[in-house]
Amino acid sequence: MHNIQEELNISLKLLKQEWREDLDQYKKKFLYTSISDKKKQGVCWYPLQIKNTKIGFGDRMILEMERYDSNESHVFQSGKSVSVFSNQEGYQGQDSRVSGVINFVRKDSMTITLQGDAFPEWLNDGKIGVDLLFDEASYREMESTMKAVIKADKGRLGAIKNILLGAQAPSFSDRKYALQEKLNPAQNQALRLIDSADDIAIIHGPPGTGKTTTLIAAIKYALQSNKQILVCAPSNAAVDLLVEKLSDDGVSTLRIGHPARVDDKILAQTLDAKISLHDSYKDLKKLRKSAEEYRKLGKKYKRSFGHEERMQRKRMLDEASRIKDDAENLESYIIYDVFQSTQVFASTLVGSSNQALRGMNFPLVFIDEAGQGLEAATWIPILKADKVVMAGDHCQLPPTIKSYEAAKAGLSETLFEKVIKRQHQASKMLTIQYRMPEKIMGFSSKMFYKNNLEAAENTLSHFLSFEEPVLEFIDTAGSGYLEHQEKESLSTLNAEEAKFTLRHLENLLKRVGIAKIKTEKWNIGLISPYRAQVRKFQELIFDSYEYPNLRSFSDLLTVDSIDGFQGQERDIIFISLVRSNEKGEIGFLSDTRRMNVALTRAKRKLVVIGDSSTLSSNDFYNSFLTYVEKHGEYKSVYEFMEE
Ligand SMILES: Nc1ncnc2c1ncn2[C@@H]1O[C@H](COP(=O)(O)OP(=O)(O)OP(=O)(O)O)[C@@H](O)[C@H]1O
Repeated sequence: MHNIQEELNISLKLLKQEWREDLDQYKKKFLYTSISDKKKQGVCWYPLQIKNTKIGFGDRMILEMERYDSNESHVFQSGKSVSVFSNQEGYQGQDSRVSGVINFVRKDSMTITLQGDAFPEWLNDGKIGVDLLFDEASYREMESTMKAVIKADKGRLGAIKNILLGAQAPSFSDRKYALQEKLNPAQNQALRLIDSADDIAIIHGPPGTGKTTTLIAAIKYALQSNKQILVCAPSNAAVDLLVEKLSDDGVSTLRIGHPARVDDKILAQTLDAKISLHDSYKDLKKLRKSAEEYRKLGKKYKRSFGHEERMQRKRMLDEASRIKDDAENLESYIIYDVFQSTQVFASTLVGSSNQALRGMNFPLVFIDEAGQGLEAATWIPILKADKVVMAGDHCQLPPTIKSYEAAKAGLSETLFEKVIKRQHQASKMLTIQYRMPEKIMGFSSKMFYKNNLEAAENTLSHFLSFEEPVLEFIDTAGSGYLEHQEKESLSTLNAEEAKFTLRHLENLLKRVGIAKIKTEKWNIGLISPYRAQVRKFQELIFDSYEYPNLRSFSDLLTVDSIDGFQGQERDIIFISLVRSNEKGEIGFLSDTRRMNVALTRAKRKLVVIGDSSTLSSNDFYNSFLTYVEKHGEYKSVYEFMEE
């Protein structure tokens, strides 16, 4: 048997290597770099115009701003940590910086939630800028978690560690299980396995086989005998999806995490929102206001004052501090009350270390999309668990890793993969999928799942109309749509391909009928592996008026990179592959697990657009093109030149 302590020590070493690499890459972009160079790299906006300041949920300070010079593209993304600074004379120190998190960013405008409890006074003096911050907190949390796991030898964590890493067998107890009507036999077996497991259970399976569906059913089932459960996933998008599904099913769910990183649809499930909707919130506001008034009255007495004024000042400030204590007590009570009525706490893996959950332990922790989580991050919620349930697919998105060497040395192997390999009896595989028509499913099934995937009967009705083929590849070879690299982000884009893709999508919508699509609420996903291309799409649709039909679909249309789509599905999916060069370089399109995610999101129609002469240098894409020729519609862009 291998030594698990040694293995964990190596994992910690690789994590530190990754941390160093990530920090080095950040420093190269930031330290000793002038504002103008940072602007060129797309990591700084300066100067800015403050368009609006307002107070949001949970009394958080929201800042809306716009940049003046908009020619350069940028790499800001929602959810990233940033720092707002003043470049006024005498203001350049750390005191003139405030951190925040991006809620929302477009080509020239950005909305940020600031930290702290008052807008800085220098905000309206001009010369304001914003730049990206390095997220060190996640690494620190992962490091301390790995150390805790290494140290654990007794207690629950000691046992779970030995079981997950294969040094000890998991145990199962026979329990009476009530068959779930809505689940198929394999899904029921998975649920039964979860129910009978004392330590660990795993659901794994290809796209659309109902891992998330089964997980939601298992969570509801487990809530019959457990008061509170923790549910996690590696990405904010995946957590939001779970929260949405659980809330729709009437489960009282609390979304832990910064509201700026949470999808608008589920803002009401955040702690900030639940506090402000609580019956006692009005009283809390009154107390805070009154404390502030007393504080201001006390502060009115300046420097030279006599005994009586001093006493008066003291009384005011004492009163302010007493009321502030009352407010804090009331807030603690409200939080306690919200926690008491919560059945499911939901957060990202790293987010489960949030202060709000400190000291809490859960009989059950569920982790969805576990194949995407770094091992160190996956241990974070497990530290709080008596029993762990993971769902995922090791043929879909792997964890994002910056250090090639660390990845190669083993950092890319997830805890999910380790448990599947080492504890066969703890996992159940699902193979019937309900999302894709057979023609869309077939390629993924062949390349990744040894043709074991089956399309359920419901997929026979998954199409837009009899005339519309469900699978299409449009070849841009010879069209002159060439890629280029965005100099700021080094991401690749293909502007002509982007325009063609949008025209083609608009024409499809018109063909099928815009009214019909809206009535049916068929949703659309526009995906590109490259962030620069995603930004290009957003710019063309939302900042120009060239595609009015697409703009009118903003409720039904999502534009994102592949990572943003993991775990999700759409009726119509368009994928723009971007790469088109003479050398046949396909860069990270060669990450076939990532491409597997993109190719398996569509319910009714999948359109892939790319340059066959560049792609065919790679076996995977060669097979894909051959597959489409046989099972779908293979077209050249020339056929649409008039569109
Ligand atoms: N037993 C079932 N009967 C009918 N529909 C089902 C069943 N199980 C799952 N589905 C449907 O199949 C689709 C895919 O399910 P789900 O998202 O849970 O799959 P998944 O395995 O988590 O997918 P991915 O790997 O892409 O994350 C959903 O539309 C879901 O409602």
